[in-house]
Amino acid sequence: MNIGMIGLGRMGANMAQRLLRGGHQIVGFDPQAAARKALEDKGAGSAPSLADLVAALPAPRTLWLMVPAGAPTDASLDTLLPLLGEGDTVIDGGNSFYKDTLRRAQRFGERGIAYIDCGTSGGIWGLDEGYSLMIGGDAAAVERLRPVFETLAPASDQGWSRVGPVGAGHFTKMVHNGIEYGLMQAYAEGFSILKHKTEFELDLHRIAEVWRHGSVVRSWLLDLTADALKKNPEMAGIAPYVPDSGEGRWTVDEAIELNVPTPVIAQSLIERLRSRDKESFADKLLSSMRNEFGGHPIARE
Ligand SMILES: O=C(O)[C@H](O)[C@@H](O)[C@H](O)[C@H](O)COP(=O)(O)O
Repeated sequence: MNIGMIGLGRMGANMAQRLLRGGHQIVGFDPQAAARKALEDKGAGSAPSLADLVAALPAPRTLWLMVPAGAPTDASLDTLLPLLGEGDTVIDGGNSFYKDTLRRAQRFGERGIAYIDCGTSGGIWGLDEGYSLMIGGDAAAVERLRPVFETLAPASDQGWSRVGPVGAGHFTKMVHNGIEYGLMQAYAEGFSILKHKTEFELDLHRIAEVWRHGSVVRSWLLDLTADALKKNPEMAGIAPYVPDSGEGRWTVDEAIELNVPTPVIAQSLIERLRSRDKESFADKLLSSMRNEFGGHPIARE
């Protein structure tokens, strides 16, 4: 199929490349000339603007966005909307909030443009291993894109599905990432306990390898944890600061809205926030309160 790929960062460039390998025709757009050139070197076409990209595609056009969630996605869509027409399809493969997706789908739907949300997991490994695709949107529009999804998904062809109407893809990806937060936190805490049992001189990488083979807690995240422990057993040079891109907090917000108790996911999000608070005012105040009511000593800086 002919696909216009918008956003040629780590994800978009690799997905374009996987589609090329699968025999699709790709034209890419990215504001960075170097990113466009890198894709051209792989055998794709490129366009210096969204208008040129749209003009380069045969109608009905298929445009795949891999742009950071939020304002950058809205900016791309605002530019695209007047350039597209009835029968065209837009797929947002980024980590957009599903309520933004519902709003955007409405706008595009009013112009007869199919809007599909595709939660995309797999990170930098997806190029060779394939991506897990959680797709929302009109069933016929999704079916038309079957060859694209089959190419992007792992060879097993089990890694993609239309999970529901528009919005359902990003909603599913949001929950996937909430689970990711909880799993990551559990591994990190477990290895931290092992690390603190200094008298046993435990080799954390070795233990990760043992767990990877046959244990109940084996997983791809554990495979990656083992790699990280092998490369840098002491986590030297790494600041204890964990960013987040929004999916975890949206999961928790949604759980609250639905009255679903999610203590593990919620706490793993809070731990990320805590990792950034090196000068915790709350902890200083706690220590002061203990001193006020009990005369307990305060540890001074
Ligand atoms: O499934 C995936 O491939 C990942 O989840 C991917 O989407 C990305 O690495 C996270 O969005 C990072 O999320 P945080 O920045 O919130 O940790």
